[in-house]
Amino acid sequence: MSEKGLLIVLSGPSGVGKGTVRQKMVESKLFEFQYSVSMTTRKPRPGEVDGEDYYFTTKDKFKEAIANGKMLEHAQYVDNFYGTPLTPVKKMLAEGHDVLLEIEVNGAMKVREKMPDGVFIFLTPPDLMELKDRITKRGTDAAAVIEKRMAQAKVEIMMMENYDYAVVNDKVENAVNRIKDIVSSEHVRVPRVIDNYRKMIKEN
Ligand SMILES: Nc1ncnc2c1ncn2[C@@H]1O[C@H](COP(=O)(O)OP(=O)(O)OP(=O)(O)O)[C@@H](O)[C@H]1O
Ligand SMILES: Nc1nc2c(ncn2[C@@H]2O[C@H](COP(=O)(O)O)[C@@H](O)[C@H]2O)c(=O)[nH]1
Repeated sequence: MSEKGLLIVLSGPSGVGKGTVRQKMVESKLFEFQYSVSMTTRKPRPGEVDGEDYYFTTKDKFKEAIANGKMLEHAQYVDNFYGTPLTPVKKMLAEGHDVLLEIEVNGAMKVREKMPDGVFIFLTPPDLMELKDRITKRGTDAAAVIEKRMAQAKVEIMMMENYDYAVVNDKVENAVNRIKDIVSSEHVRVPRVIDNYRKMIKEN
């Protein structure tokens, strides 16, 4: 085991099932990771808890956090701003925890520039009809917002080529198992494992 945790970035179009898959990853007990809670200017959906699902904030406070260098990345998505607070991610990784970011593609590419050692996974729907069906049946967004999210989904899907892995979310359990295989393989990649031996050799 490396002392420094693995950064796992999970992206994919709105409604593909990122949150559902993450929840199942936790329940499965196949993983040990900490979740990076994002900041957003979006209004909370029913049932969403401040500090757990997101840090809900105003546009002014969001801009202030950017100006003060407090964000690892940030992006505008449809009509709102979203971003990853830097300090908790740095701390969790330094403590050796794997950290999961669930973020859209533009933010993910900014993270890739800063933290190229992370593993970048793109969750795909079985097809676009199914994506629209999922986002509609979720019942959280007005028809106009769904249209905007679907338009953005097409742009995002074409950005999949910048990711390390594509995982199809046909059945949630299948997607979780695929992600488990990816994360396990990343843990035994030579650049991660060799660091432990470097340390051991230096100390002896
Ligand atoms: N494999 C699946 N099969 C069928 N329905 C699914 C599957 N995965 C997720 N869903 C459903 O699709 C809807 C959207 O899922 P979820 O909210 O997890 O998506 P998301 O990618 O996190 O969306 P957003 O980015 O907008 O937050 C939910 O109603 C969820 O129950
Ligand atoms: N670049 C970032 N994107 C983020 C972050 N947190 C969430 N997201 C993504 O935004 C869209 C919309 O989310 P929703 O909760 O309004 O449906 C979705 O793709 C999220 O993954 C973030 O910190 N940075």
